[in-house]
Order: sequence, then structure tokens, then C-alpha cells
Amino acid sequence: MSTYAERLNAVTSKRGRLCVGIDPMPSVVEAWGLPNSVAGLEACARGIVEELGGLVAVFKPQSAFFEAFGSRGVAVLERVLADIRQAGALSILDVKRGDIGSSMAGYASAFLGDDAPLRADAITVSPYLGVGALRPAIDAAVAGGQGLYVLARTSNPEGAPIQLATSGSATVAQHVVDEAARINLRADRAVGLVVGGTHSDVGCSLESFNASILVPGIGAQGGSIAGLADVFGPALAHVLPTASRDVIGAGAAELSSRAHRLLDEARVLG
Ligand SMILES: O=C(O)c1cc(=O)[nH]c(=O)n1[C@@H]1O[C@H](COP(=O)(O)O)[C@@H](O)[C@H]1O
Repeated sequence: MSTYAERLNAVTSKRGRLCVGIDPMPSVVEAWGLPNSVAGLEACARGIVEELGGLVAVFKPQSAFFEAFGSRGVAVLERVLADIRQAGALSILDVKRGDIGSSMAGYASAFLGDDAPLRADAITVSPYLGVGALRPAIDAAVAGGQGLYVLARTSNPEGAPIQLATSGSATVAQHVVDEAARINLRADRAVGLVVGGTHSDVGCSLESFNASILVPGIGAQGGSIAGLADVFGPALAHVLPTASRDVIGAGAAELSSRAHRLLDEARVLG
């Protein structure tokens, strides 16, 4: 069985280093000329994968916009994840879970389990109950050839007081980066990071990090792919930029041209 790192490398080598976020919020669904309903959600979210599924390497559905419609929205999310798989792309399910070990094991089986209806190739997780509390998800990811993306330095301005606070001799963000790198030595590089593309200085050293770095904040939040080389330096080799509204926010007619524009920009990442 191949690891998440190997699968990610294979698909991004072919399709380019870009993740498209599937955030079908009401304003996006409206820009697609669709009603703010389960049917509108489904037409928008599955329409994105139908159009871009053979082009883009990775998709990141944001669970919140599906959960907003209850069980019928979650059923749409199941179908979107299946569509992504069918298209030969990878899915990062953005659920930002983090809990004590026993509950984390529950989340791991919900999103990473072999037969889980919401099975994804990777999920986003929060380390604020301790990086060690993520262990059940790390074990599940390694067992299934899947990945995790741990929030280290998020794209939003409100993250700074917590993530840049000092813990011992390093910032909290640095602690997360170092712990993830240490775990990866025995975890098939399954533990990636989330580091926003909106900062001129991320406030932690990524130099010796050894796995994928998901970089949100491109486009709508002010970040640009062109600006990443200066900020990420040698870690640029691990960067996977992700954009949602910048690609999907102007309706179906502009979807393909916007994706192609970002794929062109992402060529500088190699
Ligand atoms: O984990 C994430 O994906 C994430 C982390 C972060 O630091 N900032 C961030 O914006 N995100 C997510 O990335 C997406 C950003 O959407 P756009 O700003 O439209 O590209 C949303 O789904 C956010 O929840």
C-alpha cells in the first residue's frame, strides 16, 4: 500500500501543486445561479468536481457548509468525496477535529476508517488538546495510507495570540511543527501542517519540516502563490497552496479559467 506522501507526490507531479477548496457557502451557491438549498449545494459542489476533477490534484471540501443542511447535506458530502475518488484526485476533508484520545479515535474512524461513508484521503486536525492527543488519528492515517494536516500557524489574524505565544523556549506554532516532524520519522510522513499564506513572516521555522504543508489564504484572504517563495524558503518544496473562493466564487462559467490561472501560477512550485 502506498503512503499518503507517495500518493500526493504522484498526483501533484502529474497535475500540478494545487488544492481547490470546495466551500459551497450561500454566496458562492448564489453566484452559481443556484438556490440556497440542498439541491443547490449538491449542484454546486458536485459541479466543481465534475468540471475540475480530471485537472486538479487535490480538493478540500469544507464540512461546515454541508453540515449546515443536516443529514441531507452530509449525504451530499459523501457523494462529493466519492466523486473526487472517482476522478483520481485526492480529498482533504476540512473538519478541523481535535479531542481527547477516545473521542479522537471516534473521529479517526469517521473520516479515515476503511468503510467510513465520509472516508477521505486526509483531514484537517486541531492540536490544541495536545499534539499527542491526535495519536489515534495518526495511527489510523498511517494504517490506511492517509494523511493529517495539523493547524500550526493559521491564515487568520486572530490566530496570532495563541499560535505565537511562547511555550518553553519556542512558540506554540514551533512546538506543533517540531512535534509533527518528530512523529513523521515513524509515521510515513503522514502528518502535514497547515500554515497560512497570508503572513510575511510565519513566526516559526519550517526548515527541517519533512511532510506536506497545506497553505490556505490564497486569493480571497490576500495571499498569493507568487509570494510563497519568500515566506517559505526551503520549505517551498512541501507547499500545497489551496484556494476556494478565488476559484469557485464567480460561478460555473469562470471555474475552469480561474483554476487554470492558479495552476499556471503554481508552476513556480515545481
Ligand atoms: O484548514 C484550513 O483549510 C484553513 C486553515 C487556515 O488557517 N485558514 C483557512 O482559511 N482554512 C480554510 O481554507 C478555506 C479558505 O477559503 P478561501 O479563503 O475561500 O480560499 C476555508 O475552508 C477555511 O476554513
